[in-house]
Amino acid sequence: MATKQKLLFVTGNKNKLSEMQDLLGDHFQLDNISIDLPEIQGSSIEVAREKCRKAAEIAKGPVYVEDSGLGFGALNGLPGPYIKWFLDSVGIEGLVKMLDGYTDKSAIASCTVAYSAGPGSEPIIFEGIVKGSIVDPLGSRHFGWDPIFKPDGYEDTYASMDVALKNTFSHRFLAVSKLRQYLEKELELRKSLAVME
Ligand SMILES: O=c1[nH]c(=O)c2ncn([C@@H]3O[C@H](COP(=O)(O)OP(=O)(O)OP(=O)(O)O)[C@@H](O)[C@H]3O)c2[nH]1
Ligand SMILES: [Mg+2]
Repeated sequence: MATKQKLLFVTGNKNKLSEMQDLLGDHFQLDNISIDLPEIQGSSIEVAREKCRKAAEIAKGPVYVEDSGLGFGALNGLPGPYIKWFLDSVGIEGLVKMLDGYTDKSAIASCTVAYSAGPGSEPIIFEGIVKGSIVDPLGSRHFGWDPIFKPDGYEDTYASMDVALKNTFSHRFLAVSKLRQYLEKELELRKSLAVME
């Protein structure tokens, strides 16, 4: 059996790591460095890009990171990449309350993956977005804002559906599928160049 290509994911979040393992484990040998990388203030792309540059320097080799966000339509996309600080401060009930007084409960879950071939190599960005709405908490509370995000077209929240179902269409699935396609093409290219040499 062919050995799987190695892929290093730098994250301090064990739930992300577990989903990544389910999403990429069949295709790559996923390794992890568990660090809470510093996060700049900016768009999701800017945050992910800077995390990735830092991660590549630390790992001294190819690496990928991701930054997740949850943006509310009524708040012009905020908290977005700052959702972690809101979640830590007011909890999921507080996030639901933030939308009291607004009829617009729409929300967008985003995953911005950044991959770098190594230190000094400009990160490449892959994005996944799922539209949905904010609802009262439903389902298991083990992962962030999953209990209050109901993706459009489903009666369940991310937390009340099976994680196997979440992983077939989630913001993370969409971003990671693009990363996978990119890496597989790159591998094919390297193989064909090796044959020409
Ligand atoms: O219910 C959820 N379903 C998800 O699918 C999901 N993905 C991320 N999150 C949470 O949203 C914040 C993102 O912040 P974040 O991207 O900076 O992550 P992090 O700091 O925990 O890890 P990392 O930066 O080391 O990778 C953190 O609070 C995460 O726990 C999620 N919550
Ligand atoms: Mg973080």
